[in-house]
Order: sequence, then C-alpha cells, then structure tokens
Amino acid sequence: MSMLPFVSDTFDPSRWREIPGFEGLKEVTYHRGISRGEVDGAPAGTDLPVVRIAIDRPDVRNAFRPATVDELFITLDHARQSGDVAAVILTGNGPSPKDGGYGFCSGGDQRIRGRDGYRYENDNADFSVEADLDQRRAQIDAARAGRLHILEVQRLIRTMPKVVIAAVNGWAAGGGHSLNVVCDLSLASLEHAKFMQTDANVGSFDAGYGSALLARQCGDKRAREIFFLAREYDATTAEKWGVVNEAVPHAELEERALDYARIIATKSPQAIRMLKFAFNLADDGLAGQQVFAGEATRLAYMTDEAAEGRDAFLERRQPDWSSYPYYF
Ligand SMILES: CC(C)(COP(=O)(O)OP(=O)(O)OC[C@H]1O[C@@H](n2cnc3c(N)ncnc32)[C@H](O)[C@@H]1OP(=O)(O)O)[C@@H](O)C(=O)NCCC(=O)NCCSC(=O)c1cc(O)c2ccccc2c1O
Repeated sequence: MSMLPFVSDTFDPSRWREIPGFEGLKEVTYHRGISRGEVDGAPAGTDLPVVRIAIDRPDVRNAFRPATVDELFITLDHARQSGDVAAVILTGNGPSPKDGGYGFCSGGDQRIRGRDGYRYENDNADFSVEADLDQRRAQIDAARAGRLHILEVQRLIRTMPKVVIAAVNGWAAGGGHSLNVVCDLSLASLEHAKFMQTDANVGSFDAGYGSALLARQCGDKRAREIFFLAREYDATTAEKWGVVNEAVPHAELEERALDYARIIATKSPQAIRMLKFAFNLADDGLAGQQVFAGEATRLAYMTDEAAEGRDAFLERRQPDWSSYPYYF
C-alpha cells in the first residue's frame, strides 16, 4: 500500500513515487511514474519513463509566484536532464480545500505583482490590501528584482528534448493559459477545465508564445478573440479550436496523459527529439535553428566521418575523407 499523502483528486498514488532530493519543494509536487506490473509492461514498482510536475497552490487556482516558478524550473530541468525520461505531465493539484474549485494555473499571483514584475516575498509578509504600502514594500526582499521568469519556464518547456503534456484539470487563465499553449500536447478535463486569457484584464500581455503560438494553434482571428474579449471557454470548445488535443472525463485525465506518455516512450527518442525541434524551428527563428542544429551536430558526431576529423586533429595528421562520399 502506498504511503504517499493526498496530492490531487486526479493523482493515483499507485502510479507514482517521490523523487529523492526534491522533498523540500513547497509550491510544486514532483513524482516519477512507476509500473503496476504486467498491465504497464514492466515489473511492478520499476520506473516508467514519465514524470509528473504539478503546481501545488490549489487555494489560489494554482497562481504562480516567483518561488513557484523557481520550483517549476528546477523540476522541469531535472526532467530534462534525466536520460530515462521521455515525457513530462504538467498539471495543477486540486481541488481547492477552501471552495472546491479547480485550477490548472491562474497565471501570476496578482497579490505580489510589483511595478517591475512578480516579487519574492518574506514568509511572514502581510500582503493584504489593508497593509500599509511602505510596510509592504519593506517586507519585499529588495535585493531581488521583480520577476517575469515564467518566460524562462516557457522556453524550457519549448526547448527541452522531451514531450511535455499539459493535463488541464481546472482553470487555465492568464499566464496559465499560456503555459498550456506552450506544452507539446494537451488534455483537458470535461467537467472542470476552463480557459480564459485574462492578461488584458489586468494590464498584462504575453506577447510571445502565449499569443503568437496560440494563433498558430487556433487561427489568428480566434486567438485575437481569446485575448481581446477574454471570454471563458470550456474543454470541448478548446478541443474544437485546437487549443487542446482531447477533452476527457475528469476522472480519466491523468490516466489518459499517462497513456500518451506510454505511447511516446515506444517511439525512437532521437526521432521524437528531432520532430519536436523541427516543429519549433520556423517559429523560433535563429534560436529554433540553433536548437535543431545542436541535435544535428550530435547526430554528426556519432558518424565515423566526424570521428575521423577529431582523430586526425588529435593524431596531428591530415584527415582522410576518402571513405565518405559527397551524398546527394
Ligand atoms: C482564474 C479565475 C477565472 C477563477 O475564478 P473562480 O471564480 O473560479 O475563483 P476565484 O476568482 O474566487 O479565485 C479563488 C481564489 O484564488 C485567488 N486567485 C485566483 N487567481 C489568482 C491570481 N492570478 N493571483 C492571485 N490570486 C488568485 C482568488 O483571489 C481567490 O482567492 P480568495 O482569497 O478570494 O479565496 C479567477 O480567479 C481569475 O480571473 N484569476 C486571475 C487570472 C489572472 O488575471 N491572472 C494573471 C494574468 S497576467 C499573468 O499571468 C502573467 C504573468 C507573467 O509572469 C507574465 C510574464 C510575462 C508576460 C506576461 C505575463 C503574464 O501575463
């Protein structure tokens, strides 16, 4: 029997284990998929090539603050550097113990938004509306500037050589809407997923992936409608518009995400990596070319021809390319 504490109503504790070294996470949960035996095609308890990363602030619909973004980044980067991980499931824990509402992510925490971005806060800071402005300013760690580093998380999701699957279990609003956009694949809860691009309501604008990539996914007019009108839409509509791949019953959300991950893990890691970067290449300009080209260089390094170049240098001789034709 599993000893894992309650994580989320879509989280099946028999399918996950905690990851050593990440016990100190406060705003995010991080788990490694494990086999249940024959049904998963591997001995029970062994690792599966999938991890689950979830924002764990359900009482605010999983709004992120700088500490949340830091934890998202380090867990995603750990997944990126884990050679036996093929896919990442990104979701939000829930429901809220306060009101039973569901959040995938409601974007930046507006309570700690300063004039230069989202501010780190001291543990005991009083950020209530009633708090005196000077008092609130003093409670902010002045050594650290306001942050917009969810954009770094977006870039990591975009450029990591793994498939990131959004499991949208509740509200995807503002910067949370954009997080879904930047994931490679998306599933949404039929009962609880709701989408609303609220950026313009609060004087913000994701003028990068959150808008431009959205237009790629659902078409230019629709993307403008989503941003300019900021109207709520549901999982079925999100599927129809191409903002998610599938709308599925809430109880099956993570199971379906695990199924996607399982299928991805049957494919060639190299092919998946090259395809992901190929999908990004044109839209990401020179940065996209650089990421794709890096993998092309890795493939080249695996050839005898490239090894000859290296060996000739180390052996202080002219390279002999005669075995390597000019393919056409
Ligand atoms: C998400 C909602 C539509 C949900 O509505 P619902 O009615 O279900 O729930 P409540 O509104 O009652 O919320 C419950 C509880 O959570 C608190 N909360 C929700 N969202 C946030 C939030 N983002 N920040 C702080 N707190 C939040 C809410 O106050 C309630 O608390 P109680 O104490 O009263 O229980 C609705 O909540 C909603 O519209 N939320 C705001 C969505 C939003 O505007 N997000 C910010 C958009 S801007 C952004 O995210 C952003 C961040 C960046 O870092 C960027 C960086 C660079 C470029 C752009 C960026 C960017 O746009």
